[in-house]
Amino acid sequence: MAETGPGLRFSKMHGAGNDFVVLDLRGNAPPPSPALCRALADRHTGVGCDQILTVGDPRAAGSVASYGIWNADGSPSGQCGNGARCIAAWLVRDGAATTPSFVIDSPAGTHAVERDGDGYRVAMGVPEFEPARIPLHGFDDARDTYVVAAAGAIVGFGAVSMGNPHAVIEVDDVATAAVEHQGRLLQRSDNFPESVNVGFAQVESRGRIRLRVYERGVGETRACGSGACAAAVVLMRRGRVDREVTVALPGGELRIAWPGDDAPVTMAGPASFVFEGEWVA
Ligand SMILES: N[C@@H](CCC[C@H](N)C(=O)O)C(=O)O
Repeated sequence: MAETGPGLRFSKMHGAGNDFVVLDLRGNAPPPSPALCRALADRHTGVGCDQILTVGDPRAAGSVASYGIWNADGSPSGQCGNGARCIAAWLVRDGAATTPSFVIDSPAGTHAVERDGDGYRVAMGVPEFEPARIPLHGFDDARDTYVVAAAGAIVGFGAVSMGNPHAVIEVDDVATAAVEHQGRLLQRSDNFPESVNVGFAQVESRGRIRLRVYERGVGETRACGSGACAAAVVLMRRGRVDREVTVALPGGELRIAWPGDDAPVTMAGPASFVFEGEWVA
């Protein structure tokens, strides 16, 4: 794949408003450089997206394809829930996935996916609450709520890894939450050596959460699939919501289920194609 000049074809997609540039790198094409990711993601001079997703050859036995995830700032991530659904839709359209359910390889591991109405359901893996696995410094044992001082402010949050790090702050009203301010505070905190995606969750009922997410490497996005899983499991562990919930994000709704503590979380939601293009910059 050439990084400049004609020939870099892409698909623009989104899942609940979390938008992606998808590149086909099968056949051992090299990954995009951080500079190319930033150029593609730029909303004024590029295509514009929250993440770049790359489709690669399968790694695990039985999987249809692997995929990589890069944030708009060029940093890599291990997990992207909305991206997993878009990759599934892309592979079905491509013809690489031909069965109603199939397996794809993310950097965090394999995910079983299946058709769910107009969208897809993805097995997102078993959440990890041990601080060392997130990673969250300053705590030895998993807690429902952590309290830290960040830039002089006291912040209480839940924390979990869904293959990428998440902090979840429960708020009374997501509309008035200090998403950018508190998101940045936690992302810069020494407690999160790999930074963190910060979710602001409002419990509307036992079956419905409102959520805004300040994503690592991007800023606030219209939806974050792994963030929806993180908010749901943190609130489920606290007994605040049922084991199956709707998570309403600014860009759309996702259904999250977590049947038991050792079970994988499943996430269901839409995946949409926007347009096809060729990068010539
Ligand atoms: N939007 C994604 C998460 C993308 C990666 C994240 N910003 C990170 O750095 O971990 C999702 O839908 O999960």
